[in-house]
Amino acid sequence: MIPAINIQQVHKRFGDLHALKGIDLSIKQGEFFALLGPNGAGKSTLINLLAGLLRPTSGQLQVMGFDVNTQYAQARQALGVVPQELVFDPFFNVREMLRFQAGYFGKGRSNDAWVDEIIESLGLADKAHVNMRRLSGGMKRRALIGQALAHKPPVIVLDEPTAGVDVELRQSMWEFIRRLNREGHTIILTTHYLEEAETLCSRIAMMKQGEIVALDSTRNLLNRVPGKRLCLKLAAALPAILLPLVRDQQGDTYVLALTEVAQLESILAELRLAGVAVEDMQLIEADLEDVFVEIVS
Ligand SMILES: Nc1ncnc2c1ncn2[C@@H]1O[C@H](COP(=O)(O)OP(=O)(O)OP(=O)(O)O)[C@@H](O)[C@H]1O
Repeated sequence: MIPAINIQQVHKRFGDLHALKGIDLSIKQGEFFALLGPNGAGKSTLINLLAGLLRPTSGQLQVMGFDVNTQYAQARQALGVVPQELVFDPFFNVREMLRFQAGYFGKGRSNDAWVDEIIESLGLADKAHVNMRRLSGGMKRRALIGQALAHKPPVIVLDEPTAGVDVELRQSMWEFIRRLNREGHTIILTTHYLEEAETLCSRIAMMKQGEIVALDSTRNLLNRVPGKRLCLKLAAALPAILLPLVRDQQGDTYVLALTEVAQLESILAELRLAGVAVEDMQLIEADLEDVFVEIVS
């Protein structure tokens, strides 16, 4: 099966800035994929290249087998992008905007049922006839998610779709996106909410300074950081013998990395020996945030 996305040796320069440094990435049809990285890593640049909004300095990008530069119309037809910025046409109401967008991709009246479904699923029913200009920020974002889906593209890219979105919509939005994924749509997500990537995505690429620094299944990435985290609030300084375990410290609160739960006993024994009282204690599973910090920082 042709990959949903195929990126080969893509470089992008903005003047002296080498924003993407030889990206290779293949995403299978039906994947729920996360693209993670700190601010400025190059995620949006890569997405803009996929959408044909920027041209690569060198290298190739294909969407569903169509080359983004030489077969732009077909590649663009296969892709729905939810942009990070709230850009919209101020003259349409929500329903008109969605129908217009679908029409732009050659979809006629037969697509109207799908437009209605989007409106319903994204909780926009009572805003369908409201002008885009008059929507709140969160509502605009819902409408822009709808806009990306209006022509029912097989590949959907969401560039930080939940920024500024309340918890209720986040849940209903993910429910809808999950359903589209179950129905075979490929989903590519960038987010700064790592727990979203951890629960939703089966594979993750982590980017840093224009390069992919980790590419693996979510499970394998989580296994890279062994064990658990022990969060301790102490009445005095941590004994020196335990310092190698410290992953984070804020004042008198320390986060220690444990490879196995059995270590807990020896840590508590060391604290007792040093006469350091424990004021609070919490044992937490290592999560994607720990992996991210380990790999990206
Ligand atoms: N049009 C442009 N002209 C010049 N530099 C640019 C342009 N677009 C992006 N850059 C630079 O390229 C680098 C990558 O930016 P990009 O927006 O792709 O990062 P990002 O990973 O999406 O970050 P964020 O998480 O903040 O959205 C940054 O240093 C940015 O300043």
